[in-house]
Amino acid sequence: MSESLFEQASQRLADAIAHVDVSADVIERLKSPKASLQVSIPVRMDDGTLKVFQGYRVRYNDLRGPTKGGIRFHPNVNMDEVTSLAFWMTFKCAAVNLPFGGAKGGVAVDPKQLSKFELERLSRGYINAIADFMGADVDIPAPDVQTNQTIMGWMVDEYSNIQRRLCPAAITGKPIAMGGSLGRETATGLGAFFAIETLMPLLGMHREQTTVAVQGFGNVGSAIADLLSKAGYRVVAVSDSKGGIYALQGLDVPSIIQYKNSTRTFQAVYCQDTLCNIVDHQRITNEELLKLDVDFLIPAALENQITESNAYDIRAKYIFEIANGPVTPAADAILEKRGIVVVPDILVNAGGVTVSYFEWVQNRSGLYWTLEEVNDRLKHSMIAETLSIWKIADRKQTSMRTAAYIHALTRLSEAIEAKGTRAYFVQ
Ligand SMILES: NC(=O)C1=CN([C@@H]2O[C@H](COP(=O)(O)OP(=O)(O)OC[C@H]3O[C@@H](n4cnc5c(N)ncnc54)[C@H](O)[C@@H]3O)[C@@H](O)[C@H]2O)C=CC1
Ligand SMILES: O=C(O)CCC(=O)C(=O)O
Repeated sequence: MSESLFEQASQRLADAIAHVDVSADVIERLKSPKASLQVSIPVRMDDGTLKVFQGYRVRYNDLRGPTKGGIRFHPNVNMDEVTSLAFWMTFKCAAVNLPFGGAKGGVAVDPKQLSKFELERLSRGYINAIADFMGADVDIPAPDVQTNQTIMGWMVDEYSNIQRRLCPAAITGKPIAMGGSLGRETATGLGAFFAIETLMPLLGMHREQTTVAVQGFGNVGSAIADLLSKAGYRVVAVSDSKGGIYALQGLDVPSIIQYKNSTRTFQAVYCQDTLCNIVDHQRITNEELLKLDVDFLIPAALENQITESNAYDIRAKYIFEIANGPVTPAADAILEKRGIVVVPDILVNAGGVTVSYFEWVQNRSGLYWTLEEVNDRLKHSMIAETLSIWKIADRKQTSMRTAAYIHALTRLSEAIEAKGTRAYFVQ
């Protein structure tokens, strides 16, 4: 029987344990989620019928602070996936030193099949169902795959209605007009850009000579492709769920973004997949994109894209994981043997949750920052944590992934030990 996604995720912890002096109690504490909730969400459809959707929220661990993590709308969402994503959030928040634990949520739905009003009713219904499980000091949702500012706006409004007071700090990634932070929408891409730029001199790479392929052209994939191409990297391929495009001389990324935006039929809510309609470049499949001979491969779509079945075909020199969990542990082992360096998700994509933290701080203090302040703080944090993880990998002679887990585990262990034995009985 094949391993579940959560079994694969847990393997990362097992790999790191060998390198850190943590007590058996700490390991035991991190093996399973604190709480998992599955809810049925009844939604009145536009044609008058009633449909019930399955929703999930997992609070994995809150020993470093309230739990934090996005909400995903996708047909394949299930408890195993949400638990894995919540596990990764726990280690991500610790890896970049945010005072948060990890959580994740989702609804099994194809949002592109819903009208805008149906989507709003589903979003509000989800919050209604999990309202007792969340809150600014408890669990703070945010956007993830196929959710965005507009949806977070509906959700925070619903939560505030239930509480009968404004609760902006209960959800991040909101519209600016509702207390959202400047810079949150581009933060995941920008954080990844800072991590890459920090590593460039250490890897002996130069922007103009670096070719890049990006899988996934949503919020984060389009942002990183844009940032890298504007900085002089040669972005030669991008793709979305319908397929990709390739041009050896480099793609005109801003034009692709403009094209994609102008052809979205439902612009304010989510992107439609449109890359396949661009005809000026060679069309490739997603499988072909992953196997391109490039310097940097950036998976920015979904988990389990690079597995033992295609790891031998990967020709990129470095993989920067912006998606959560795009490389399986079995693929990791093959890539490592082949000398391909993987820079892990819990570092590379931490920019989003970092600016979510800034949004939560701004909501709680009532003092709002300029875009420059947000981006400067993000840059400072991404550079510092990237260098720390690089140094751990060098000192302990481990992969960057194991180093990131060692870094996070050390902080989690300190929090668990600091709480004393009560943590084992009352959490
Ligand atoms: N939105 C955020 O702030 C953060 C997102 N992430 C992760 O980044 C990844 C992407 O998230 P978003 O950009 O927010 O989602 P999104 O919904 O905006 O975009 C997802 C993109 O992936 C494409 N896609 C889906 N399946 C694909 C496939 N098999 N091959 C190629 N492309 C495919 C879609 O067409 C779309 O372009 C996810 O793994 C998410 O968990 C991580 C940290 C924060
Ligand atoms: O912004 C956040 O709180 C969470 C972002 C997220 O879901 C992720 O980093 O995977």
